[in-house]
Amino acid sequence: MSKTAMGASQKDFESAMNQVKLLKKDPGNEVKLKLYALYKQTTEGPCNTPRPGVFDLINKAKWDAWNALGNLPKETARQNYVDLVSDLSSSDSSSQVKPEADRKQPGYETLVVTSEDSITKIMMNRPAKKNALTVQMYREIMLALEAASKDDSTLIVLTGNGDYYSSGNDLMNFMNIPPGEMEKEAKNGAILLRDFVGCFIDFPKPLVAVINGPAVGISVTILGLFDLVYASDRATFHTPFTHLGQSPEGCSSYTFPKIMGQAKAAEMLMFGKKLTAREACAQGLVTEVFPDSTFQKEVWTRLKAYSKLPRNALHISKQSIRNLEKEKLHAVNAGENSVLQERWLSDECMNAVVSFLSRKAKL
Ligand SMILES: CCCCC/C=C/CC(=O)SCCNC(=O)CCNC(=O)[C@H](O)C(C)(C)COP(=O)(O)OP(=O)(O)OC[C@H]1O[C@@H](n2cnc3c(N)ncnc32)[C@H](O)[C@@H]1OP(=O)(O)O
Repeated sequence: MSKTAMGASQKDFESAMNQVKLLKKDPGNEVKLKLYALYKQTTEGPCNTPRPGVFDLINKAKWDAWNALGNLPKETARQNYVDLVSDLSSSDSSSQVKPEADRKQPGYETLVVTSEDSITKIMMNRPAKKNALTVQMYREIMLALEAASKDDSTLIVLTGNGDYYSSGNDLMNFMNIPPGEMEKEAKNGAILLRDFVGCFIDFPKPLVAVINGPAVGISVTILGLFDLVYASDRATFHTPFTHLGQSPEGCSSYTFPKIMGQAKAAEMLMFGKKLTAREACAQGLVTEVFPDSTFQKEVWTRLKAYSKLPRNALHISKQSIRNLEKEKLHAVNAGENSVLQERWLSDECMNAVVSFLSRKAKL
Protein backbone atom coordinates (compact mmCIF):
# COMPACT_ATOMS: atom_id res chain seq x y z
CA MET A 1 0.00 0.00 0.00
CA SER A 2 1.27 3.48 -0.88
CA LYS A 3 2.65 5.49 2.04
CA THR A 4 2.08 8.84 0.25
CA ALA A 5 -1.70 9.00 0.19
CA MET A 6 -1.94 11.59 -2.60
CA GLY A 7 0.64 9.82 -4.82
CA ALA A 8 4.28 10.89 -5.11
CA SER A 9 4.93 14.07 -7.09
CA GLN A 10 7.92 14.81 -9.34
CA LYS A 11 9.24 16.95 -6.45
CA ASP A 12 8.94 13.98 -4.03
CA PHE A 13 10.83 11.87 -6.57
CA GLU A 14 13.65 14.41 -6.92
CA SER A 15 13.97 14.81 -3.18
CA ALA A 16 14.08 10.98 -2.80
CA MET A 17 16.92 10.88 -5.37
CA ASN A 18 18.88 13.35 -3.22
CA GLN A 19 18.12 11.37 -0.06
CA VAL A 20 19.62 8.20 -1.59
CA LYS A 21 22.96 9.98 -1.91
CA LEU A 22 22.90 10.81 1.80
CA LEU A 23 22.39 7.23 3.03
CA LYS A 24 25.20 6.30 5.45
CA LYS A 25 24.64 2.56 5.31
CA ASP A 26 25.14 0.72 2.00
CA PRO A 27 21.68 -0.77 1.26
CA GLY A 28 23.21 -3.75 -0.59
CA ASN A 29 23.16 -4.76 -4.25
CA GLU A 30 19.65 -6.18 -4.27
CA VAL A 31 18.13 -2.91 -3.05
CA LYS A 32 20.37 -0.84 -5.33
CA LEU A 33 19.10 -2.83 -8.33
CA LYS A 34 15.52 -2.25 -7.21
CA LEU A 35 16.17 1.50 -6.95
CA TYR A 36 17.79 1.52 -10.39
CA ALA A 37 14.88 -0.34 -11.96
CA LEU A 38 12.27 1.95 -10.40
CA TYR A 39 14.26 5.02 -11.45
CA LYS A 40 14.47 3.83 -15.07
CA GLN A 41 10.79 2.87 -15.14
CA THR A 42 9.82 6.28 -13.76
CA THR A 43 12.01 8.27 -16.12
CA GLU A 44 11.88 6.14 -19.30
CA GLY A 45 8.97 3.72 -18.93
CA PRO A 46 9.16 -0.05 -19.66
CA CYS A 47 12.52 -1.51 -20.65
CA ASN A 48 12.83 -1.78 -24.43
CA THR A 49 16.60 -1.90 -24.98
CA PRO A 50 18.43 -5.11 -26.00
CA ARG A 51 19.67 -7.35 -23.16
CA PRO A 52 23.45 -6.87 -22.54
CA GLY A 53 25.75 -9.81 -23.38
CA VAL A 54 26.40 -12.64 -20.90
CA PHE A 55 29.79 -11.30 -19.85
CA ASP A 56 28.50 -7.80 -19.13
CA LEU A 57 27.37 -8.99 -15.70
CA ILE A 58 26.58 -5.66 -14.07
CA ASN A 59 24.57 -4.18 -16.93
CA LYS A 60 22.79 -7.50 -17.42
CA ALA A 61 21.71 -7.51 -13.74
CA LYS A 62 20.47 -3.92 -14.08
CA TRP A 63 18.62 -4.71 -17.29
CA ASP A 64 16.99 -7.79 -15.68
CA ALA A 65 15.81 -5.74 -12.70
CA TRP A 66 14.32 -3.04 -14.95
CA ASN A 67 12.79 -5.55 -17.37
CA ALA A 68 11.17 -7.41 -14.45
CA LEU A 69 8.96 -4.36 -13.84
CA GLY A 70 7.18 -5.08 -17.14
CA ASN A 71 4.51 -2.50 -17.90
CA LEU A 72 4.36 -1.00 -14.41
CA PRO A 73 2.95 2.54 -14.87
CA LYS A 74 5.45 5.40 -14.45
CA GLU A 75 3.41 6.92 -11.58
CA THR A 76 3.41 3.65 -9.64
CA ALA A 77 7.16 3.22 -10.19
CA ARG A 78 7.71 6.78 -8.93
CA GLN A 79 5.57 6.08 -5.88
CA ASN A 80 7.44 2.81 -5.17
CA TYR A 81 10.79 4.57 -5.51
CA VAL A 82 9.79 7.29 -3.03
CA ASP A 83 8.42 4.70 -0.56
CA LEU A 84 11.55 2.55 -0.79
CA VAL A 85 13.83 5.54 -0.16
CA SER A 86 11.70 6.59 2.79
CA ASP A 87 12.06 3.08 4.34
CA LEU A 88 15.81 3.11 3.73
CA SER A 89 16.21 6.56 5.29
CA SER A 90 14.37 5.62 8.47
CA SER A 91 16.31 2.36 8.97
CA ASP A 92 19.50 4.28 8.15
CA SER A 93 18.90 6.85 10.89
CA SER A 94 17.98 4.15 13.43
CA SER A 95 21.23 2.32 12.59
CA GLN A 96 23.51 5.28 13.36
CA VAL A 97 26.30 4.35 15.77
CA LYS A 98 25.13 4.79 19.34
CA PRO A 99 27.15 4.66 22.54
CA GLU A 100 27.48 1.11 23.95
CA ALA A 101 25.09 1.94 26.83
CA ASP A 102 22.35 2.78 24.30
CA ARG A 103 22.97 -0.32 22.20
CA LYS A 104 22.75 -2.60 25.23
CA GLN A 105 19.79 -4.94 24.94
CA PRO A 106 17.57 -4.80 28.04
CA GLY A 107 16.34 -7.76 30.08
CA TYR A 108 19.64 -9.41 31.08
CA GLU A 109 21.07 -9.26 34.60
CA THR A 110 24.16 -11.44 34.22
CA LEU A 111 25.09 -10.52 30.64
CA VAL A 112 25.68 -7.45 28.51
CA VAL A 113 24.27 -8.09 25.05
CA THR A 114 24.98 -5.59 22.27
CA SER A 115 24.64 -5.56 18.48
CA GLU A 116 26.83 -3.56 16.12
CA ASP A 117 28.32 -4.02 12.62
CA SER A 118 26.18 -7.16 12.10
CA ILE A 119 27.77 -8.76 15.17
CA THR A 120 25.82 -9.65 18.32
CA LYS A 121 28.12 -9.74 21.32
CA ILE A 122 27.09 -11.70 24.41
CA MET A 123 29.36 -10.73 27.30
CA MET A 124 29.27 -12.69 30.57
CA ASN A 125 29.17 -10.01 33.23
CA ARG A 126 30.04 -11.25 36.72
CA PRO A 127 33.67 -10.11 36.78
CA ALA A 128 33.91 -10.18 40.60
CA LYS A 129 33.09 -13.92 40.48
CA LYS A 130 35.31 -14.57 37.44
CA ASN A 131 32.14 -14.96 35.34
CA ALA A 132 31.18 -18.20 37.09
CA LEU A 133 27.98 -19.50 35.50
CA THR A 134 24.92 -19.37 37.74
CA VAL A 135 21.62 -21.03 36.82
CA GLN A 136 20.32 -17.58 35.83
CA MET A 137 23.35 -17.05 33.59
CA TYR A 138 22.87 -20.38 31.78
CA ARG A 139 19.25 -19.38 31.15
CA GLU A 140 20.12 -15.86 29.99
CA ILE A 141 22.78 -17.16 27.58
CA MET A 142 20.17 -19.50 26.10
CA LEU A 143 17.73 -16.59 25.73
CA ALA A 144 20.40 -14.38 24.16
CA LEU A 145 21.36 -17.13 21.70
CA GLU A 146 17.72 -17.71 20.81
CA ALA A 147 17.26 -13.98 20.10
CA ALA A 148 20.56 -13.78 18.17
CA SER A 149 19.57 -16.71 15.97
CA LYS A 150 16.66 -14.57 14.75
CA ASP A 151 18.19 -11.10 14.63
CA ASP A 152 19.89 -9.64 11.55
CA SER A 153 23.42 -10.33 12.80
CA THR A 154 25.93 -12.26 10.74
CA LEU A 155 28.20 -13.42 13.59
CA ILE A 156 27.68 -14.06 17.29
CA VAL A 157 30.44 -13.57 19.84
CA LEU A 158 30.63 -14.94 23.39
CA THR A 159 33.15 -13.25 25.66
CA GLY A 160 33.76 -12.31 29.29
CA ASN A 161 34.00 -9.05 31.21
CA GLY A 162 37.04 -8.52 33.44
CA ASP A 163 40.19 -10.60 33.83
CA TYR A 164 38.56 -14.02 33.31
CA TYR A 165 36.67 -15.45 30.36
CA SER A 166 34.80 -17.72 32.78
CA SER A 167 35.61 -19.90 35.79
CA GLY A 168 32.98 -22.41 34.66
CA ASN A 169 30.02 -23.68 36.61
CA ASP A 170 29.31 -21.59 39.72
CA LEU A 171 29.99 -24.09 42.49
CA MET A 172 27.28 -22.41 44.57
CA ASN A 173 24.83 -24.09 42.17
CA PHE A 174 25.49 -27.24 44.20
CA MET A 175 24.94 -25.64 47.60
CA ASN A 176 21.94 -24.97 49.82
CA ILE A 177 20.04 -28.00 48.50
CA PRO A 178 17.97 -29.68 51.23
CA PRO A 179 19.10 -33.34 51.68
CA GLY A 180 15.83 -34.83 50.38
CA GLU A 181 15.98 -32.70 47.23
CA MET A 182 19.41 -33.79 45.95
CA GLU A 183 18.19 -36.24 43.32
CA LYS A 184 15.54 -33.87 42.02
CA GLU A 185 18.06 -31.02 41.80
CA ALA A 186 20.60 -33.25 40.01
CA LYS A 187 17.90 -34.16 37.50
CA ASN A 188 16.96 -30.50 36.99
CA GLY A 189 20.65 -29.63 36.60
CA ALA A 190 21.06 -32.30 33.92
CA ILE A 191 18.02 -30.98 32.02
CA LEU A 192 19.35 -27.42 32.19
CA LEU A 193 22.77 -28.55 31.00
CA ARG A 194 21.26 -30.62 28.17
CA ASP A 195 19.28 -27.60 26.96
CA PHE A 196 22.22 -25.23 27.36
CA VAL A 197 24.63 -27.40 25.35
CA GLY A 198 21.81 -28.20 22.90
CA CYS A 199 21.55 -24.47 22.05
CA PHE A 200 25.21 -24.48 20.97
CA ILE A 201 24.77 -27.68 18.94
CA ASP A 202 21.76 -26.27 17.08
CA PHE A 203 22.92 -22.66 16.72
CA PRO A 204 22.51 -21.75 13.04
CA LYS A 205 25.02 -18.89 12.68
CA PRO A 206 28.81 -18.71 13.10
CA LEU A 207 29.72 -18.66 16.79
CA VAL A 208 32.96 -17.01 17.87
CA ALA A 209 34.53 -17.29 21.33
CA VAL A 210 36.65 -14.27 22.24
CA ILE A 211 38.67 -15.67 25.15
CA ASN A 212 39.84 -12.61 27.05
CA GLY A 213 41.40 -14.50 29.98
CA PRO A 214 41.51 -17.88 31.76
CA ALA A 215 38.70 -20.32 30.99
CA VAL A 216 37.65 -23.21 33.23
CA GLY A 217 35.25 -26.18 33.08
CA ILE A 218 32.18 -25.89 30.92
CA SER A 219 33.38 -22.61 29.38
CA VAL A 220 36.22 -24.69 27.86
CA THR A 221 34.35 -27.86 26.95
CA ILE A 222 31.75 -26.10 24.78
CA LEU A 223 34.54 -24.53 22.69
CA GLY A 224 34.46 -27.65 20.52
CA LEU A 225 31.03 -26.44 19.36
CA PHE A 226 32.26 -22.97 18.27
CA ASP A 227 33.37 -22.05 14.76
CA LEU A 228 36.23 -19.71 15.74
CA VAL A 229 38.09 -19.44 19.03
CA TYR A 230 40.35 -16.37 19.41
CA ALA A 231 42.41 -16.19 22.58
CA SER A 232 44.53 -13.63 24.36
CA ASP A 233 47.99 -14.99 25.19
CA ARG A 234 46.95 -14.49 28.85
CA ALA A 235 44.21 -17.11 28.53
CA THR A 236 44.51 -20.63 29.92
CA PHE A 237 42.25 -23.65 29.38
CA HIS A 238 41.47 -25.93 32.30
CA THR A 239 38.97 -28.77 32.74
CA PRO A 240 39.49 -30.08 36.29
CA PHE A 241 36.61 -32.59 36.27
CA THR A 242 38.39 -35.45 38.01
CA HIS A 243 39.56 -33.13 40.81
CA LEU A 244 35.91 -32.13 41.27
CA GLY A 245 34.62 -35.72 41.22
CA GLN A 246 32.84 -34.94 37.94
CA SER A 247 33.06 -35.99 34.29
CA PRO A 248 33.27 -34.16 30.93
CA GLU A 249 30.32 -32.28 29.46
CA GLY A 250 29.66 -29.87 26.55
CA CYS A 251 30.20 -32.80 24.10
CA SER A 252 33.93 -32.60 24.91
CA SER A 253 34.18 -36.39 25.36
CA TYR A 254 33.54 -36.51 21.59
CA THR A 255 34.84 -33.18 20.25
CA PHE A 256 38.17 -33.02 22.13
CA PRO A 257 39.58 -36.40 20.96
CA LYS A 258 38.43 -35.46 17.46
CA ILE A 259 40.11 -32.04 17.62
CA MET A 260 43.36 -32.87 19.42
CA GLY A 261 43.67 -36.65 19.33
CA GLN A 262 42.99 -39.20 22.06
CA ALA A 263 46.22 -38.74 24.03
CA LYS A 264 46.03 -34.97 24.39
CA ALA A 265 42.28 -35.04 25.11
CA ALA A 266 42.83 -37.57 27.91
CA GLU A 267 45.48 -35.36 29.47
CA MET A 268 43.03 -32.46 29.61
CA LEU A 269 39.73 -34.17 30.34
CA MET A 270 40.90 -36.97 32.65
CA PHE A 271 44.02 -35.56 34.28
CA GLY A 272 43.03 -31.87 34.34
CA LYS A 273 46.13 -30.57 32.54
CA LYS A 274 45.86 -26.80 32.17
CA LEU A 275 46.87 -25.54 28.71
CA THR A 276 48.31 -22.16 27.82
CA ALA A 277 46.67 -20.36 24.91
CA ARG A 278 49.58 -21.30 22.65
CA GLU A 279 49.34 -24.98 23.63
CA ALA A 280 45.58 -24.94 23.04
CA CYS A 281 46.21 -23.41 19.62
CA ALA A 282 48.84 -26.00 18.74
CA GLN A 283 46.30 -28.69 19.67
CA GLY A 284 43.58 -27.22 17.47
CA LEU A 285 41.19 -26.06 20.22
CA VAL A 286 42.04 -22.39 19.59
CA THR A 287 42.01 -20.80 16.13
CA GLU A 288 44.54 -18.04 16.82
CA VAL A 289 46.34 -16.40 19.75
CA PHE A 290 46.92 -12.64 19.99
CA PRO A 291 49.12 -10.61 22.36
CA ASP A 292 46.98 -9.40 25.24
CA SER A 293 48.01 -5.76 24.64
CA THR A 294 46.42 -5.74 21.14
CA PHE A 295 43.91 -8.57 21.60
CA GLN A 296 40.63 -6.62 21.49
CA LYS A 297 41.74 -4.35 18.65
CA GLU A 298 43.03 -7.15 16.43
CA VAL A 299 40.15 -9.52 17.07
CA TRP A 300 37.41 -6.96 16.50
CA THR A 301 39.04 -5.66 13.31
CA ARG A 302 39.10 -9.25 12.04
CA LEU A 303 35.50 -9.93 13.08
CA LYS A 304 34.19 -6.70 11.53
CA ALA A 305 35.75 -7.74 8.22
CA TYR A 306 34.23 -11.23 8.47
CA SER A 307 30.82 -9.78 9.32
CA LYS A 308 30.71 -8.18 5.86
CA LEU A 309 30.88 -11.56 4.11
CA PRO A 310 27.68 -12.66 2.33
CA ARG A 311 25.47 -13.53 5.27
CA ASN A 312 23.35 -16.29 3.76
CA ALA A 313 26.32 -18.11 2.26
CA LEU A 314 28.10 -18.01 5.62
CA HIS A 315 25.08 -19.36 7.50
CA ILE A 316 24.48 -22.09 4.95
CA SER A 317 28.12 -23.19 5.16
CA LYS A 318 27.92 -23.32 8.96
CA GLN A 319 24.73 -25.36 8.84
CA SER A 320 26.10 -27.77 6.21
CA ILE A 321 29.12 -28.53 8.38
CA ARG A 322 27.09 -28.88 11.59
CA ASN A 323 24.24 -30.92 10.07
CA LEU A 324 26.65 -33.80 9.40
CA GLU A 325 27.14 -34.23 13.14
CA LYS A 326 24.04 -32.85 14.82
CA GLU A 327 22.45 -36.16 15.68
CA LYS A 328 25.70 -37.56 17.05
CA LEU A 329 26.31 -34.44 19.15
CA HIS A 330 22.83 -34.56 20.70
CA ALA A 331 23.37 -38.22 21.57
CA VAL A 332 26.76 -37.41 23.15
CA ASN A 333 25.18 -34.53 25.09
CA ALA A 334 22.44 -36.80 26.47
CA GLY A 335 24.98 -39.50 27.44
CA GLU A 336 27.33 -37.06 29.19
CA ASN A 337 24.50 -35.52 31.17
CA SER A 338 23.14 -38.77 32.48
CA VAL A 339 26.64 -39.71 33.74
CA LEU A 340 27.02 -36.25 35.32
CA GLN A 341 23.65 -36.49 37.02
CA GLU A 342 25.01 -39.51 38.91
CA ARG A 343 28.37 -37.85 39.58
CA TRP A 344 26.75 -34.81 41.22
CA LEU A 345 25.29 -37.14 43.85
CA SER A 346 28.67 -38.73 44.61
CA ASP A 347 30.75 -38.09 47.74
CA GLU A 348 33.73 -37.25 45.54
CA CYS A 349 31.84 -34.36 43.97
CA MET A 350 30.30 -33.06 47.19
CA ASN A 351 33.63 -33.12 49.03
CA ALA A 352 35.37 -31.20 46.22
CA VAL A 353 32.69 -28.50 46.16
CA VAL A 354 32.68 -28.11 49.95
CA SER A 355 36.47 -28.00 49.88
CA PHE A 356 36.46 -25.14 47.34
CA LEU A 357 33.79 -23.19 49.15
CA SER A 358 35.48 -23.54 52.49
CA ARG A 359 38.68 -22.37 50.80
CA LYS A 360 40.60 -25.43 52.05
CA ALA A 361 41.92 -25.88 48.54
CA LYS A 362 41.87 -23.99 45.32
CA LEU A 363 42.47 -25.62 41.97
C1 LIG B 1 23.36 -26.58 36.10
C2 LIG B 1 24.61 -27.28 36.38
C3 LIG B 1 25.49 -27.38 35.16
C4 LIG B 1 26.84 -27.93 35.56
C5 LIG B 1 27.82 -27.94 34.45
C6 LIG B 1 29.13 -28.43 34.93
C7 LIG B 1 30.22 -27.78 34.66
C8 LIG B 1 31.55 -28.25 35.17
C9 LIG B 1 32.48 -27.13 35.42
O1 LIG B 1 32.38 -26.05 34.94
S1 LIG B 1 33.74 -27.56 36.47
C10 LIG B 1 34.59 -26.07 36.77
C11 LIG B 1 34.08 -25.38 37.99
N1 LIG B 1 34.95 -24.27 38.30
C12 LIG B 1 35.93 -24.33 39.17
O2 LIG B 1 36.16 -25.34 39.79
C13 LIG B 1 36.70 -23.07 39.42
C14 LIG B 1 36.66 -22.69 40.87
N2 LIG B 1 37.37 -21.43 41.10
C15 LIG B 1 38.69 -21.35 41.29
O3 LIG B 1 39.40 -22.33 41.29
C16 LIG B 1 39.24 -19.98 41.51
O4 LIG B 1 38.23 -19.13 41.96
C17 LIG B 1 39.86 -19.38 40.22
C18 LIG B 1 41.13 -20.18 39.87
C19 LIG B 1 38.87 -19.43 39.08
C20 LIG B 1 40.26 -17.90 40.48
O5 LIG B 1 41.09 -17.83 41.61
P1 LIG B 1 41.50 -16.38 42.21
O6 LIG B 1 42.30 -16.65 43.43
O7 LIG B 1 42.11 -15.55 41.15
O8 LIG B 1 40.12 -15.68 42.54
P2 LIG B 1 39.08 -16.08 43.69
O9 LIG B 1 39.11 -17.54 43.94
O10 LIG B 1 39.29 -15.20 44.87
O11 LIG B 1 37.69 -15.75 42.98
C21 LIG B 1 37.05 -14.50 43.10
C22 LIG B 1 35.64 -14.73 43.56
O12 LIG B 1 34.95 -15.52 42.58
C23 LIG B 1 34.43 -16.71 43.17
N3 LIG B 1 34.46 -17.80 42.20
C24 LIG B 1 35.36 -17.97 41.22
N4 LIG B 1 35.04 -19.04 40.50
C25 LIG B 1 33.94 -19.57 41.04
C26 LIG B 1 33.13 -20.69 40.72
N5 LIG B 1 33.39 -21.49 39.67
N6 LIG B 1 32.04 -20.92 41.47
C27 LIG B 1 31.72 -20.13 42.50
N7 LIG B 1 32.46 -19.03 42.86
C28 LIG B 1 33.56 -18.77 42.12
C29 LIG B 1 35.37 -16.96 44.34
O13 LIG B 1 34.73 -17.78 45.28
C30 LIG B 1 35.61 -15.56 44.83
O14 LIG B 1 34.44 -15.15 45.52
P3 LIG B 1 34.56 -14.27 46.87
O15 LIG B 1 35.23 -13.00 46.43
O16 LIG B 1 33.16 -14.09 47.33
O17 LIG B 1 35.42 -15.08 47.79
